[in-house]
Amino acid sequence: MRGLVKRFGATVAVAGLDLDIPAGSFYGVVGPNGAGKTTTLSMATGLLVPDEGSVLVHGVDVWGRPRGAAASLLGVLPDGLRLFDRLTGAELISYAGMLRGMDREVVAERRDDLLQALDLVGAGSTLVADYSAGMTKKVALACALVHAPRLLVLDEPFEAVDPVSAGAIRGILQRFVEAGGTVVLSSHVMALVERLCDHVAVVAGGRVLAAGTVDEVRGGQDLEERFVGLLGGGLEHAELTWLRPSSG
Ligand SMILES: Nc1ncnc2c1ncn2[C@@H]1O[C@H](COP(=O)(O)OP(=O)(O)OP(=O)(O)O)[C@@H](O)[C@H]1O
Repeated sequence: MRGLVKRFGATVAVAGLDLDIPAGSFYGVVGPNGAGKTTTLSMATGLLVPDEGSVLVHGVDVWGRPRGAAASLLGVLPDGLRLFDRLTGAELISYAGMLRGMDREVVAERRDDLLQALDLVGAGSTLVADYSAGMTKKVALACALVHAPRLLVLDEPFEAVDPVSAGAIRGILQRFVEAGGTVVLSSHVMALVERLCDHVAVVAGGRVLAAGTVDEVRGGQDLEERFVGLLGGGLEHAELTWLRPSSG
């Protein structure tokens, strides 16, 4: 990513962001609320037009012509996803595969594998509208995986997901990276990023504050200490004096 900028009215969500993500890395993107992570990942994956800047995925310009040339390389789990929720989970995964131009039988095979791997077999024939938050996240992840992309970009993939399913997803992603794939994920859970990722970028105010291997960025501290050191301060002193049941 080079020089990415996105403004929403007077708000500068992303303020000239540069980031190199090595192919084959497991890359974590962390940052406080409103840092610009979702906006950046949306621009990086062709979902949101940048005001300025460029993005290359394996050498393919995401915003160049023809539009969509990078799409087959990418599997995306967007934040705040809007899915076609009048489809069942199984139908939605099939639909995602068919959209990618995949063969019907291959789609059916992978759909069944994904439902199994993500513990959604029992929910395969339930409408996505009736899914819980975690089930919705998992079916959206299945849609991002079905065409076997080279790069996965996942916005908070573990949010709302139960520990057993989270373990299954971690396993899927680790095996994907071992097999040469690249994963970029955003998360607020530093322990998870430390455990899973080999690289991390700390984003704040629409810029990269620190980026590199996890060891480089944490510099001998744990990642959470480093994160709070880079960004913290202020909040711990805020006191809600009225929020004392005994004072009423
Ligand atoms: N569609 C939009 N319209 C207006 N402002 C927006 C829009 N999307 C994002 N913003 C603003 O851009 C800034 C960055 O938001 P973004 O969602 O990228 O942050 P984030 O790092 O993903 O935050 P979080 O960790 O809370 O998910 C925020 O100030 C947000 O209010």
